[in-house]
Amino acid sequence: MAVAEDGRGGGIVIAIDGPSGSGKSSTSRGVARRLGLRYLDTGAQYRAMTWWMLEHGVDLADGEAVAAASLLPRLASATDPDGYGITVDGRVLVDEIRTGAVDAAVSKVAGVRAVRTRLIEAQRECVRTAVAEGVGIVVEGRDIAEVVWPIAPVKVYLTADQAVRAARREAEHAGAGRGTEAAATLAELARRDAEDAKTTRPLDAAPGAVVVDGTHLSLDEVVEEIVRLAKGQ
Ligand SMILES: Nc1ncnc2c1ncn2[C@@H]1O[C@H](COP(=O)(O)OP(=O)(O)OP(=O)(O)O)[C@@H](O)[C@H]1O
Ligand SMILES: Nc1ccn([C@H]2C[C@H](O)[C@@H](COP(=O)(O)O)O2)c(=O)n1
Repeated sequence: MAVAEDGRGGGIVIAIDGPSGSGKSSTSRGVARRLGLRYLDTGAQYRAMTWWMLEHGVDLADGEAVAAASLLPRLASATDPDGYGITVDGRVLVDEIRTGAVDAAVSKVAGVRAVRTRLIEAQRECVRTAVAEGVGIVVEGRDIAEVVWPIAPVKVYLTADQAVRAARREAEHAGAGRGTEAAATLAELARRDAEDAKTTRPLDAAPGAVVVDGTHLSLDEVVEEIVRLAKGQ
């Protein structure tokens, strides 16, 4: 299945996976806007779950406690690429899920089987709805093409050199007035990729995925490349 020349989705599912900071969120939103598709940020769900656990004092070293607690928060993901966000127990979270504390803890929470089971089911339900409604959706994360929706007709593994990813992240932080040491940003990125690799395969392309290396491409060029793939060109 490919989207039509006029860009309308017709229920297409585009899976975008890749390592930390490779541009998945910015690219996925861009592709969804261009093609009139919905957008699902699965990383935001793992982050929201982690935020909730930290807020409620769950002992993250205790896998059974994390598994039990993972049933409690009410999570709802917005899928508008211009109004994205996640609601937890009625509270919309934006900056709260992008803190250093959440960055430091999210891989551990995402490594708990019960957490993944719950969130993967929610992700599949979101995709099912978009397909049934004939809209289509771009879903980004670490395991979308391999686990969440292996029948996605368009699978992309988006990567970029680690140093470039770190420099882009650094520029983003500086722009937001919270500059850090470049070396620390690089180390944090490498740490999270290594931690995530214990649960998913962020450093490898899934079978059937097209590798898009954005190291030397602008954001617009990456979006264009994926739109072209979605149109079967
Ligand atoms: N091709 C590109 N050229 C220049 N900057 C880019 C490009 N792609 C993404 N960026 C920038 O890199 C930073 C990281 O991008 P983004 O947040 O989309 O990555 P991500 O893969 O979703 O990250 P994470 O896994 O940590 O959620 C952002 O500041 C974004 O604007
Ligand atoms: N499908 C997914 C998406 C995300 N994760 C984990 C791994 C990341 O460290 C964390 C946050 O994701 P990000 O916002 O950085 O994309 O969530 C996962 O295991 N599976």
